[in-house]
This record gives sequence, structure tokens and C-alpha cells, in this order.
Amino acid sequence: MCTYDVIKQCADYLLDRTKHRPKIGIICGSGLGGLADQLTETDIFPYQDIPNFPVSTVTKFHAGRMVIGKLSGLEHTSTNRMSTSVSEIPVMCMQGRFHAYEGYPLWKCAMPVRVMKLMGVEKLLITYAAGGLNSKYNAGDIMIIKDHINLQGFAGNPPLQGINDERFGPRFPAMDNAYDRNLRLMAKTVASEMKLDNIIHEGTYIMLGGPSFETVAELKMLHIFGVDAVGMSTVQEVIVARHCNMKVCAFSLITNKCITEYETDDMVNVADVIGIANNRKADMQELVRRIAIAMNEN
Ligand SMILES: O=P(O)(O)O[C@H]1O[C@H](CO)[C@@H](O)[C@H]1O
Ligand code: HPA
Repeated sequence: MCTYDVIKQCADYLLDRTKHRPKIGIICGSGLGGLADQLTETDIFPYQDIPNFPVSTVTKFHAGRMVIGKLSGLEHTSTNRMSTSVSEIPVMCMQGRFHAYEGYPLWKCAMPVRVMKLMGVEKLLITYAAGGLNSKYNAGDIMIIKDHINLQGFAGNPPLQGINDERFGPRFPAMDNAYDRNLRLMAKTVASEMKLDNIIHEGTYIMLGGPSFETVAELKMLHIFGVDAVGMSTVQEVIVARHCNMKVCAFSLITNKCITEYETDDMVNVADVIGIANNRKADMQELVRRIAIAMNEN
């Protein structure tokens, strides 16, 4: 386990090298790291330079850098949202995350969230690529997570395993409203303003260990569980963020429809995942940018 002191060393390393003091953190999913490239006045830290930080091994899809800088956008300066001004807010952006299939234990995959917390981050925006299991979802759609199923926790492998340090949070944190109701509402409003209503959904996510994609039988079982989207990340980040009282909002980019029949030659493959991420990344980045700005107002 990473102790409080080790996490603080990471946080202090970054704080000593940037003038920014972000209250919003962003984790970018596979093929969705472009948002970090939109920041200005950036301080960029390759993960291998940050003491005790994990390093990205799926570097084709995750650049493996912490990018701290300013995100700019229109801010509504009156309560009726009629008057606006350009605002710049400090954010820290993980351009790449860690997955269990890379060989990291779940607590280590989520350790950067604690680093963010000790740097002053209060709200976390998460993006990731996922397969759409809900038959109404199409490749290119976006799902706001309403809830998750912590399958690894069911199996006795939770990200909060080990001795609890109360400085981060309680031994037994609640996971009600893990995906903040107000932030979800705000996300839906912003998506409507962007005229994305026809591709936005709200649903339940499950993280599997990967890296193999799911079998038809597994997907049939997950469908019975009430799962709408399937991926290999995010849940550990959310649990660790909620443990330390950060507010969370998370978005799946549905990169493929899950295949739930045997009588087909279709196969999920990572090239399609990245292709769809590339096609839809501009909308996803704009959505996250607008939500970050709106979050900063509230
Ligand atoms: O969840 P992110 O990091 O976006 O990555 C998703 O994309 C990869 C597979 O295509 C898996 O790692 C899956 O979890
Ligand atoms: O179909 C999928 N399954 C698991 N993870 C994924 N990430 C993108 N698509 C998928």
C-alpha cells in the first residue's frame, strides 16, 4: 500500500513545480487524452518523473502524463445564465490512466486520485471507453454513469483493501450518490445545450479485469445484472475519490456495441474502439470542458 506520506511526496513534488492550484481533476480514457492538449500555461509531468507514481504501459492509447494548466471557456455570470464572460480555471488532467490488466493492484491504479486530493482537488471528471451492452446504445453514444457494480469488490479485491488511513476517509464509506446527482443533472443540461440529447444516456457501468474482451455468455450474465456499459477501468478511481469525499461525474464513450449472439462473425477489436474514440473525441472533450467550467461555478 502507498502510505499517506508517499502520496504526499507525490503531491508536494507537483505542487513545488506548478503555480496552478486546481480544484478540478480530469482522468482521460483511451483515445480521449486530447482535452489535456487544450490547456494553456501547462506544466507537464511524465508519470515516470513523478516519485512513486505508476507508469502507463498501454502508451498507444494513454500518453502517461499529468498535465496541469488552465482550461478556458464561457462562464455564466448571472443566475439566469444570460450573461457570460470568458473564464479560465486551473485543472489537472491525467493523460492516461492505469488498469488492473497492466499488472497494477487496484489501489495503485487509483493512487493518483489521492495525489489529486492532497493537491486540493475537490471534484473529479472521468472519461473512458466502454462497450455498449444496452441494446439502445450505439457506437459513438455517450453514457453518463448513474451507478456502478464493483465486481472486484464482490470477489474480495476492493481498491480500499488494507489498513485504512482516516486522513483519507472512513473505513466504511457509503457509495450512495457516488455519481453526484447534481453533477449528473448539470451534465445532462450541458449535453442538451450542445444538442447531444439523441446520443446521451444514463446507466450502470461495470469494470471487468480485461484485457480479453467479454464472451457472449459473460455479456448475457451482465445484461441480467442490469449493466448498460462494460469497461476495464474507472470503478476503483470512483471508490477512492468518494472515500476521500471528492464529487464525481463520469462519462463512457460507447466505442462498440457488445456482441451478445453467437451467430455472427462480428468481433470487438481495439482498432474500432480507438476509431470511434477519434470520431467522437471532439464532442466528448467539449462536453467535459463545458462541464468543468460549469462545475467551477457551482
Ligand atoms: O477505460 P479506458 O482507460 O478508457 O480503456 C478502455 O479501452 C481499453 C480497451 O479497448 C480498455 O482499457 C478499456 O478499459
Ligand atoms: O466492449 C468492451 N468491453 C470492455 N472494455 C471495453 N472498452 C471499450 N470497449 C469495451
